Amino acid sequence: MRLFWWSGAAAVRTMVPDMAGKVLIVANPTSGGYSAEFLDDVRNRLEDLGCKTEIRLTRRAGEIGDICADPSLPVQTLVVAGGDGSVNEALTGFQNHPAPPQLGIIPFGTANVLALELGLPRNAKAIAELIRRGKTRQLHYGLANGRPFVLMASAGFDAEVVHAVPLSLKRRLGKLAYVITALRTGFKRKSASLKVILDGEELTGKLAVASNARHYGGPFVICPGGATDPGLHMLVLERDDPWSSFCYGVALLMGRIHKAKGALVRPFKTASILATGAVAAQVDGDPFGATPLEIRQTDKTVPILAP
Ligand SMILES: Nc1ncnc2c1ncn2[C@@H]1O[C@H](COP(=O)(O)OP(=O)(O)OP(=O)(O)O)[C@@H](O)[C@H]1O
Repeated sequence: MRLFWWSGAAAVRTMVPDMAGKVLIVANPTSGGYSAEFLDDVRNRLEDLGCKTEIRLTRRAGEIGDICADPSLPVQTLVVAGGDGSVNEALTGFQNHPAPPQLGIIPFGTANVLALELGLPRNAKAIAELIRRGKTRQLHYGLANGRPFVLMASAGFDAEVVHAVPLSLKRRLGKLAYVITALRTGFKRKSASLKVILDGEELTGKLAVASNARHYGGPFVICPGGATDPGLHMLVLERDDPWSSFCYGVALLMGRIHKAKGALVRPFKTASILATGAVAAQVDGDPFGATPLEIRQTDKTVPILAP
């Protein structure tokens, strides 16, 4: 298999000066479900379809962002092979790019909710054809303390679970690791109240999820709209004791979270999530420090390859 090790954004200019119009696959080999054979299969199919394709493996967190932030990145199509956290890194990098290349996704990752949201194919043949076809939609995103999120930014119990889930358990059990960690932490945690200010209106709750996508945590619909539609929605849950969390979980599985008692879903443009102490926060399924969170919609979009 032909693989290229990547060593920083500056190296793009010196190593591959003539990549315009070509496909660069940046792969996170630590993402859940990563398969070198699968990547090679996609690359071979792309080459068969006439696309000059290069694969680069990241060696550290942050590298995808560095590559995508390079304004002279000489590619027309950049494909992230990884999960939602890897795609988030690409968007973070593109923030500083005057004209980002079109973004593709080879869905690895533990959950990959964005792939589900966009209806992306999972087999190598269909992925290669999608990249070759070059049909794009505009991917919208929100900003949490200046950091882009394409799925959600949240504070409260779900973020605590994201912070607490051990990587080894995540790799071994996938999504089940989150359920086990939620059960482990749910009974012993100390609940904290949040003040959520939505376009000037003050609300209180225990968990607040600012969502850019329709789906949350898997194929579970949390709000209308979607990642390729403009606009954000806020879900605020009034309670987070174990029984209430269980009930909200069931409501989520049934696609009825917006109707659950003590739950509110509302569109917004700007929001603050505040707490007296520091409450754990997360962005697109990765830990993101703690409150306060300042969240806002942005008009910027990134062209994303989608069916
Ligand atoms: N070579 C690397 N070594 C360690 N971490 C990396 C490397 N490359 C990328 N990362 C980081 O790994 C994090 C998680 O990766 P990713 O989201 O692709 O997989 P995942 O966590 O299994 O999937 P998901 O987010 O869909 O649950 C990303 O936020 C990224 O910053």
